Amino acid sequence: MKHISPFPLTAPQPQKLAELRQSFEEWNSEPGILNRLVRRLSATLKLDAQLTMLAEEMVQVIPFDAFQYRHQLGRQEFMFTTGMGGPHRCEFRLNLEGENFGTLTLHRRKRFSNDELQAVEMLIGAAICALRNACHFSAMEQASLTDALTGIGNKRAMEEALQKAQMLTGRHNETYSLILCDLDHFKAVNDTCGHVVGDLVLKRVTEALESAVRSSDSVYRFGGEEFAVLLPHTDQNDAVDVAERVRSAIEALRIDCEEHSVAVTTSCGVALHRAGEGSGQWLARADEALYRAKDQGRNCTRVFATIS
Ligand SMILES: Nc1nc2c(ncn2[C@@H]2O[C@H](COP(=O)(O)OP(=O)(O)OP(=O)(O)O)[C@@H](O)[C@H]2O)c(=O)[nH]1
Repeated sequence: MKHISPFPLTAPQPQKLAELRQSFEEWNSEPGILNRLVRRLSATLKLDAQLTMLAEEMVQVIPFDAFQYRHQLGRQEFMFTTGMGGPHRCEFRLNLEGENFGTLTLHRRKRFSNDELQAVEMLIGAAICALRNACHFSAMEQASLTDALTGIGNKRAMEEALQKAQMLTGRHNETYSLILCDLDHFKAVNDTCGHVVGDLVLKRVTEALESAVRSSDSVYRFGGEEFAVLLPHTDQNDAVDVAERVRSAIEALRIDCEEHSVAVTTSCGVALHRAGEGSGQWLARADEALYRAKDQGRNCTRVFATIS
């Protein structure tokens, strides 16, 4: 707990109290556009909600055809767009205290006047602190779902994705499969080559995994040497093909370690989501298939359905 020394006691300040009351009444009774914008923005830390509010307030003063915002948030480029472009555009880099918080571009069929450009700057000036906070919040939210070593989704991200997939299968009859991959005898890599090489192997395995799957599939690292791939629109047979592709890609990797190179293999467990089952059950079935793959010699793929 942080403890700071108490503030010195002062006598009541009637004049200051009166000033505060007057300031409050003015603030409350005549919320001009900037006041209203700042108040609205302070009600949320969601970047897309804030940008919607900024666009709503801006369009009343500076009519535009399109409002676009983009910003690199961690590994992802965040894009927000409303409306369709026009030949004239003005672009503003959103900077505060030496840091950039994205680029805002307005498009319009008619040229923007100098007064209008100044007005945009005023609105950005009023909004920038709130936008900065939303960018920081978004980056923190993303970090909490990202594995620090490999940059892919972590266990929490995987659990959220499984729950979402489970809901979609129930509601829209979607077909989802899950592959769990666990590197074989990875402890030996660490013991022989050290943790630095072990870490490098995990990064290279991540790259191989991402290259072996479609962009609509998502890859997670949910344990030390354990990875998961979530495959939408994929039945069990296709998921087995993907698992085998992943397994071969990992087997083909060679990672330099001093005078020799390291090779690793992986065991894979596959489970198709069954209607009505919870994400925990689904994960447990994939894990059971993985356990069988380990038990039956490693460097192979097993499916839950073939077990029971
Ligand atoms: N370098 C590195 N090693 C890790 C990391 N996380 C976990 N490990 C190591 O992964 C190894 C996992 O060992 P085990 O659970 O015994 O599994 P294994 O040796 O792969 O054996 P099987 O899974 O049975 O084939 C341990 O040595 C952990 O220290 C990491 O972030 N970096």
